[in-house]
Formats: sequence, structure tokens, C-alpha cells
Amino acid sequence: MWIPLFTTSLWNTNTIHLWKTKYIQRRASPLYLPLLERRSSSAPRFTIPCIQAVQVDTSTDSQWNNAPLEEPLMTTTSERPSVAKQNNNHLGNTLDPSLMDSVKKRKQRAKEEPLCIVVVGASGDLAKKKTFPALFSLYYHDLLPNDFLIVGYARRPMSQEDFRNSIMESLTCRVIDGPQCQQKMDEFLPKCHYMSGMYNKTEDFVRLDQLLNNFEQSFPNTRVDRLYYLAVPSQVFEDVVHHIHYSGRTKRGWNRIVMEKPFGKDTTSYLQLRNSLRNCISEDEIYRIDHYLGKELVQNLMVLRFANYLFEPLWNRDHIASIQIVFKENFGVEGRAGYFDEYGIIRDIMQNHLLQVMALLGMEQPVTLHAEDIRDEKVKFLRCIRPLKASDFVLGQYRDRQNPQRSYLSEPGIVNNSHTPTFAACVFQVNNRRWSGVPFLMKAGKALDERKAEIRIQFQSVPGGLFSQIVSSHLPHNELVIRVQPDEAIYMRILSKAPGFTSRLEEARLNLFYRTAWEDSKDIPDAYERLILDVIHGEKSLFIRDDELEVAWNIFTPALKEMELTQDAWKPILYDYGGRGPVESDYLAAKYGVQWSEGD
Ligand SMILES: NC(=O)C1=CN([C@@H]2O[C@H](COP(=O)(O)OP(=O)(O)OC[C@H]3O[C@@H](n4cnc5c(N)ncnc54)[C@H](OP(=O)(O)O)[C@@H]3O)[C@@H](O)[C@H]2O)C=CC1
Ligand SMILES: O=C1O[C@H](COP(=O)(O)O)[C@@H](O)[C@H](O)[C@H]1O
Repeated sequence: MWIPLFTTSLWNTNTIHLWKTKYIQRRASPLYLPLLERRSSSAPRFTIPCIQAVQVDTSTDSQWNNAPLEEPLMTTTSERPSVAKQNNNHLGNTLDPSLMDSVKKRKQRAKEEPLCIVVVGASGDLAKKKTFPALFSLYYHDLLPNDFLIVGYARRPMSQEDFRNSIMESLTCRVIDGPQCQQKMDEFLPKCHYMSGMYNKTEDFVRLDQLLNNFEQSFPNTRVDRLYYLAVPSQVFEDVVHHIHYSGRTKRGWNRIVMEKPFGKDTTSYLQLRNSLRNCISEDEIYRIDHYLGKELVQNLMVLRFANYLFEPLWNRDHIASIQIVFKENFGVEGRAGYFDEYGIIRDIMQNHLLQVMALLGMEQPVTLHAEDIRDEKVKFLRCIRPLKASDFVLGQYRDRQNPQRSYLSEPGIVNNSHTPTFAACVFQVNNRRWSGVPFLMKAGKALDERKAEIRIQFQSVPGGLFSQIVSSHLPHNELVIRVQPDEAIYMRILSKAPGFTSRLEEARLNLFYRTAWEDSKDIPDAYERLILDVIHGEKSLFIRDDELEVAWNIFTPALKEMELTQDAWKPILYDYGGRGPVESDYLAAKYGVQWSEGD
């Protein structure tokens, strides 16, 4: 028997003052609690017999901490060691001295062990824009090992000089752009070498191995490690990993392989790829990167939610009307046809970056801050998302009427009449107690009006008509905005009385602008710096676990399949380069009573 009174909003330390129970059937689910009492000095005491409760482990959930357990309900105090730990330090296990000690030692060792870094796909956009600048920045901040060699590997023939010139263009020193920066670049570039080779030829990988061995031989008495960074589309992974396994492993230290998203194209290709890679590398050696997890504001999501009292009680369907997660870029595909035309924006941005953000927004509080606990919660949340249908989407493709050469279809390498979307908007439904009925809207597009990634959480409108004489229409929703980039910020849109004799209400903001709040905010490391450093240190919490990916693909695969089978029906709508994208995405949001929030 469920009694509506006992909804999740009441089921916590704020409302339940004292528990008393006898006869607990510990392993039975559901649990029958023969007697539940609520006592308060002022309120009359009442007893409700026979409540059916869900079997939950309450041991580390903050909503249960400090609840006075007269007779313990589901666990005993001795069974809650992590609670004690969390009470002692707010970051739980991360401050455990023995753990800190071993992390310190691991970092120290990583600094001392010589390292070979191979960037596969070094001729590409990612390598140039993100990987090499991140490696340089780590070098600049003295975070790479004392001795290292970097090899760029790709099919395109290129001289060492051309290669170094091409990466030099995108290196920056973030803060000090002075003589020291130039000196560091001059030291860094000679450590970078280029080798042209195929992804499926054994003899080319044997040549690569010889180059790495030559470097290793300069360090006869120490461990030497190898890090392979696969900056290539995932259809090449199988060949590359196979060759690394047979011809590219070092026996003198660890081998780690970083793989870029999207990992596969749907559930079937993902599983096939995963199974075939398992013959060559262990899960320990794989680092599936999603660089959005390394972004400062994405890292802050868990802190914002779980280290503040303010947000969590409001973080549910009773208070939140909708959530929007938006990614916009003000440039097109620009030379990436070889990768992009095969994948499109849904696989490029939504299935990975934005879904990861959504998981961090929607999941329950993890038991600890350990990688596995966080990833467990993300998987649980993702499993509650209803798989998408094609009709949950609006698709678009950019064209430039003034300058047709900039249109997507004019990009060199795009197949004639390609239906690949460069814009998509969609709506998710989450079937769980916290989120049922709250639409999660997602939008991602290239060649739009601005470059921006942000999260907008819209709260319910205020009930009652207290201000109806002052404001004729509905009061606007409060909105929490988390701007991931550019110009990182967290702010809350609220209503306030305009100052002075007026009684006018105006929208105002409670601001946390990183630029002004923290002096060293200019020095926020790029996501790739953080993540590559984590790989070197063997730290996996910001990398994607295999079951996470499987669930993520399960959400998108039905829609992707449907779009492929009925291609003509799902031809993307053309939109103008530099615009807002197809207006149909507004209609999609309107179906759920939502308007995309724009501007500040
Ligand atoms: N660009 C970015 O900002 C980001 C990209 N990524 C991911 O990185 C990966 C690579 O992306 P990006 O560098 O942009 O793409 P590119 O199109 O620039 O591809 C990278 C390199 O891979 C090789 N390549 C491209 N297409 C194929 C193909 N069909 N078959 C075999 N080799 C191919 C090419 O090297 P060559 O022909 O010389 O061998 C190319 O230089 C993707 O998985 C992407 O999702 C992730 C985050 C950011
Ligand atoms: O993964 C990708 O991300 C970039 C955008 O990254 P950002 O850090 O600049 O936001 C995107 O351009 C690219 O298409 C995609 O593959």
C-alpha cells in the first residue's frame, strides 16, 4: 500500500524526525515496516501501520545523514563507515591521507618515467587544435615527464618541418605570451616528430616501433611507458589497436590507449568494436575520452549540486519545469569532411558530450567520489531515459546563400546530396521518480550565430497572484544558467523590485562570473590538458566506462536507425550559416511548453 503523503520530498531528514521500527525484513523487497512513527514536541504523535517502503541503501545519502535513528532502520552505524568518513571531511575519500599518499607517489613516478606519446591522426583537426596545444601547455607548466618523445602519425605525407610549422600555429602559452613562451616552444617542437604511415599496415607500425625503441634505449635502467592517442574516427580504431598490440607495445612500462568519441556509430557497431578490441587490450589500458568531462564548469556540476544545500531540495520535478542543454558553434565543418560526414552532429556532440552533461545533471548522489561510484550513478540515470524516436528530433544542415562555397554540401569530401545533419534538437523523457514529466531539451549545431555551450534550468512559475496587479502576464520562470563556454559563469535569473519609490518588478541576476570572481580564472586549464595528464597519472574517473557507452548508444540507436531507414522523410532542413538554426526546433520545444532560452 502506498500512501501519497510519503513522497520523496517528505522522505528525508527535514520531515522525518524519528524512526522506530520493529521486525525489519532485510532482504525482502519491498520491505514492510510494521510501524513507523513521527514524533515532534509540538505536533501530535501519530503512527501509521504497515507502510510499504522501497528497498534503498540509505547509508551515504545526504538526505539521511544526521537522522536520529533510535532503532536503526536498514543499516547499523557500524555498517555505515563511509558516512563517518564523509562527516569527517566534506570530500569523503578524496582527503583520505593514505589515498593522497599513493596519488602523490603515482604522480611522482609518472614525472620520472620517460614517456613516448604517439598521436595517431596527427594530420587532423583535433590533433592540431587540441591535442598538441594541450601537450605543449603541459610541457610549459612542467607537468609532462622529464623525458618524453612525441610522434605524430598519419597517412598524409609531410616533412618534419611542415609538421612542426603546422602545430606551431596553434600553440599558445595561455597566460604569459612573452619570451619565456617562445623559449618553451623552441624546446618543445624538436621533441615532436612526424611519421607517415597507413593505419592497416604492419610494416608501418614496425617502423614506428623502431623509432620508439631508439628513444627507449637512451634510458637503459628505468621503466619507459607508451601513450597512444587515437585522434582518428572510430572506424580506424580496430586496425590501429590491432597493430599496436602486435607491434607497438612496450614491455618496459605501461601501455595506454586514448580513444576519441564517438566510439562506434550505434549499439551494434559499438559492441562489435568493443568485443574486437578486447582481444588486444584490457579495459585498464583503454581511456575513452570525452573532453566535456574535463571542462571546468562540467567538473563543477557535482560540486554545485551536492556540496551546496541550496539546490538539491529543488532539483526535481516538483520545482523544475525543464532543462536545456545547448551547444552552438559559429563555424562549419572546415576540412573535417572525412570524419564528420560519416557521423553527423547527433553522434559528434549529442550522444557523448551533451549526454554526459545531462547524466551529471540528472543522476543521484554517488556513494563516494570514486570513479566507479560516479559512473554507477550515471549509468543508473541513463537507463531511465526513454530511447529516442526519430520524431523526437528536428534535423538541419547549413547552407550559405551569399557564399555557396561555405555551404556544408560544398565542403571538399562531402558526398553528393549528403543527408548528414549539422544541427539537431531533441527532447528526452526520463522515467524516474525525480524527473518524470520534466522535458530535457538538447540542441547542437554548427555554423550558427555564436559559439556557446550552456545549461539552463528553468524552475516552475510562482503560483498565486500576489503580484498580478503589478505584472500583467505570468511572472517569468527563475532560471539557473551554467555557462560552460565561453566566459565561464553560473548565474540565477530572479525577479527583484526595481530600486527607488517604484514598485516595478525587474529581472535581475545573481552572478558568479569566473572572470571576475577568481583572479587566476584566466589560467583555467583546457579540458584536454587535464585529461591527458590524468591518462599519464592513470586516473580514470573522467573517462567513459564501457557499460556507460552501451546505455548511451541504446538511447540514440532507435532514432538513428529510423532516420537511416526512412532517409527521405528525415532529410535535414536547410538553415542559414550564421543564423539560429531551423525554426522547427522552436516548435519542437513548444510542444512541451518550453521556449529555448536565448541571450543572457
Ligand atoms: N576536431 C575537434 O575539435 C574534435 C574532434 N574530436 C574527435 O576526434 C576524432 C578526429 O576528429 P578530427 O581530427 O576533427 O577529424 P579529421 O577529419 O581531421 O580526421 C583526423 C585524421 O584522421 C584521418 N582520417 C579522417 N577521416 C578518415 C577516414 N574516413 N578513414 C581513415 N582516416 C581518416 C586523417 O588523417 P590522414 O588522412 O592523414 O591519415 C585526418 O587528418 C573524431 O573522432 C572526433 O569526434 C573530439 C573532440 C574535438
Ligand atoms: O568533440 C567535438 O568537439 C568540438 C567542440 O569542442 P569545444 O571544446 O571547442 O567545445 C567540435 O567542434 C567537434 O565537432 C567535435 O568533434
